[in-house]
Amino acid sequence: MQENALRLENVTKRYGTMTAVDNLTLTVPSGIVFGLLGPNGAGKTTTLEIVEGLRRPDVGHVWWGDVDVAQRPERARSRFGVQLQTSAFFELLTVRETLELFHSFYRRRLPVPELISRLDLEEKQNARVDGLSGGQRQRLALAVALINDPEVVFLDEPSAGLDPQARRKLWEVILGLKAEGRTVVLTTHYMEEAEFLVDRLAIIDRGRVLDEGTPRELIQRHMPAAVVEVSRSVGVNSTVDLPAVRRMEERDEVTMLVSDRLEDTLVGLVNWAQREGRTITGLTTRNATLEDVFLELTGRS
Ligand SMILES: Nc1ncnc2c1ncn2[C@@H]1O[C@H](COP(=O)(O)OP(=O)(O)OP(=O)(O)O)[C@@H](O)[C@H]1O
Repeated sequence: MQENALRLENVTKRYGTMTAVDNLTLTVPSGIVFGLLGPNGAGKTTTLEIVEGLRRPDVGHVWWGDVDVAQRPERARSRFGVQLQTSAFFELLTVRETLELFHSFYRRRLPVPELISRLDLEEKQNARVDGLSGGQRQRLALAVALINDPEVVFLDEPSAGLDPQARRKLWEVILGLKAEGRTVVLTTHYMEEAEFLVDRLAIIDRGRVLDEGTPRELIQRHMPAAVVEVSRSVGVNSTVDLPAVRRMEERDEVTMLVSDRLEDTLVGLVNWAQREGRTITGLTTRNATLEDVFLELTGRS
């Protein structure tokens, strides 16, 4: 595969007075899995559609190698694979008929039987689309996205609504695409998915990039140390002054302490509990995750 990075240069998109994408600059190197993460309404889908060449930016450019995507959308799109909403299919066609239909649109293309077997759709190839489960529909949508043997594959929340097993399967397919040298750009709400799948990611909110890098870089940059969790019933709250705690948060039954120095926070916690005559229950410590970074940057879960 060619070395064709995707580059967004100062891309802005407005809907009326609302700025959905705000002067966004970003590079996606080729051959990696890249994640766009952000809360609802952050501008992920709009950004993806601009990169795909389906929407024109008001300002700025998207380059795919030396191709300006907005100027030559047909050139880019012939080598891009876009996962459609599963609602875009003809309900009365079978899986195989659907793939044959999309197959007929392209000159460069992968054989339908190969796609059926790769996406584990053999048993369903003669079933009508209207009888497929959510997971099977997602796999069909991915098969359609791959039909033109794309160099870049775009997936908008590919695992939304899938059960954990179906999600795992999908992750394997996505990693297989990368192993073949394809670039995968996806949006997701699942931090766990991002942590497992992506090589690099951008966290966006209100159309702007809050930060960008590998998951490890983001965790190190924003979460230098550890997270201590105790049961909420212990009664630790923001009036308790514990050493090295940069942020405290209550989630369900748990109080979460983001700590810059684990030992200091733990010693402080134990001392406080002894002084106050409290019993510490549900104590765990863990490394910070991408989800913690997301919360730190966007302030939203
Ligand atoms: N066609 C449109 N017309 C007007 N406003 C739009 C349109 N599409 C999106 N928006 C607005 O632009 C903003 C960004 O939307 P977008 O769908 O890109 O976000 P998102 O990050 O994909 O959100 P979600 O995670 O909820 O899918 C939102 O405030 C949305 O309401």
